[in-house]
Amino acid sequence: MSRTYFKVDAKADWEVGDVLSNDGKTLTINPKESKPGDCGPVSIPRELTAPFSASAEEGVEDLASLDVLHEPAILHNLTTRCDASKYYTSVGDVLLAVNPFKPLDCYGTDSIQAYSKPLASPQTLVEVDDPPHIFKVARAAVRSMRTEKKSQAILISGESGAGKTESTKHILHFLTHCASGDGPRRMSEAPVEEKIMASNPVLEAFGNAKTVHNNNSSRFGKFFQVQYNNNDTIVGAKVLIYLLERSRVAKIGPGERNYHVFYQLCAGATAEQRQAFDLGPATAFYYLTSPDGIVEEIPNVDDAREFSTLLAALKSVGISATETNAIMQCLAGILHLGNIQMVPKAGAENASVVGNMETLQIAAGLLGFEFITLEIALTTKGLATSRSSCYSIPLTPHQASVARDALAKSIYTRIFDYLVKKVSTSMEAPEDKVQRHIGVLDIFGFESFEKNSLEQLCINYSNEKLHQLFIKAVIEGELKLYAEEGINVADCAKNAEKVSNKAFLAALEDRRGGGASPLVGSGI
Ligand SMILES: Nc1ncnc2c1ncn2[C@@H]1O[C@H](COP(=O)(O)OP(=O)(O)OP(=O)(O)O)[C@@H](O)[C@H]1O
Repeated sequence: MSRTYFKVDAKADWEVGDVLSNDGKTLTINPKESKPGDCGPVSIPRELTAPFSASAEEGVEDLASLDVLHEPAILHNLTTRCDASKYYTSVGDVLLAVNPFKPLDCYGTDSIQAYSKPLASPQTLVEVDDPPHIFKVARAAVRSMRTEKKSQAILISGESGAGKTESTKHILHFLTHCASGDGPRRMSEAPVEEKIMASNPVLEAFGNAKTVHNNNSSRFGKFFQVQYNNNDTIVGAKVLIYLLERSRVAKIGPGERNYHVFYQLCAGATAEQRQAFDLGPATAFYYLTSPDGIVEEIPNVDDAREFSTLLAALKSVGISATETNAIMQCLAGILHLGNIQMVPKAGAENASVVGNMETLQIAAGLLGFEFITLEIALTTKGLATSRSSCYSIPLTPHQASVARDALAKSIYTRIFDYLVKKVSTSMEAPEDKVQRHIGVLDIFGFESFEKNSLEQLCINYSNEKLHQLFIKAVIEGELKLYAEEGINVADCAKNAEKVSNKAFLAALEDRRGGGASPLVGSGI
């Protein structure tokens, strides 16, 4: 009896089973794991089966060494490794990380020391025997930078919630503890390393939010550059950001939250701030409640405690207490802005007025506007007909609400940009000191909600482009390697096709004869 992968229909998951009989077109299979409702052996068309991989059952460290390479074997291999608490697997030079969704103990000082020990050969990038690990990738980048005397980049890709941001943090943690890549560095961090690590809570508080896919989803892309001098010592860091999801400031979907910082402020503000900013609980603010009227909680996250962490991080990256207070005041202003109601103006069709002037006055006061200026800005729009004449056109309640939300989004985006600039400037080394850098790219992951907007199009498009670039770089790298080794790729491809056709025909023959074959399925 032979083993095979199969699925009960094209959209089902792959399963493992024993082949009881095989007439060449249909296989009768006994599933290895029975599920509720199963009633014994199943008949599966040959196209929905694939050759079983004995090495996947053992769980190999590098997918390139699987005896057969297709989707079910890859998934099987990853499952085997996860069952053994091994969440990292190599695919040649690429690392595949499976999200464990639980804290792991493989990122501590011991692991840093193990992966940063001097290498046996100065020519190699990594110790071949070291098991796949995110630190191994970081280590290889440091080694490449040293040997090639060139900047390096680590690209982290995956769908939303896959673990990119966590991986970025682990890489930065490793890099800041292992300045040269040979031997662990002292464990007490220098100011620049401290700032690099402190930048994370700041960026996450202002740029991350709970979505239905991820409780801490990055709503912007970031390219983090750790800067090195000629001695390969860290001298600074720089962060570049891409496309913050602005729409979230004024509108959140069911089961989602606005940016973390708003909830942290509502939960953690001091009594003085509460009074000065007219702050209530998060439930008091329209922008913080989902369409079903509730404020989502994040399990195991205490917003008030996160607020203290944020304040400490802001201090570490050089933002003064006065500036911090001003930022919090603007955030409170945005929340009150969102509570302003636009109602139809009595007796004037297509015009609106503010329905709750008190809220408008609070928002205007916090944001530094004259309240009358804010009211005019929200309820009318100016139309210039010539250089000297400008008309004021009233807005309908709907248009005025759109203007209100646009203002809120615009203020928030500016606060975010300002903060990122401050964070980056506080870490950046003078240009003449920087020789090279190691960049870590962590962009928002591919996502698909029930209702998708322009932002999802942009997010998914940039993921597609990145994936394309990655494939191109990997394939071009391989082709270059083949060329260097004198291998003619075109000939190889033709031969491989001939071989696989031959093998396929042989397998078919084999099956016609009723014998078990390792080449079952459509994956050939
Ligand atoms: N290595 C890890 N160890 C433990 N938990 C992890 C690890 N990686 C990810 N997680 C868990 O998965 C969650 C989502 O991970 P993360 O925020 O890194 O995803 P992401 O790919 O950056 O998503 P997005 O594209 O939405 O920002 C984390 O909050 C954490 O709970």
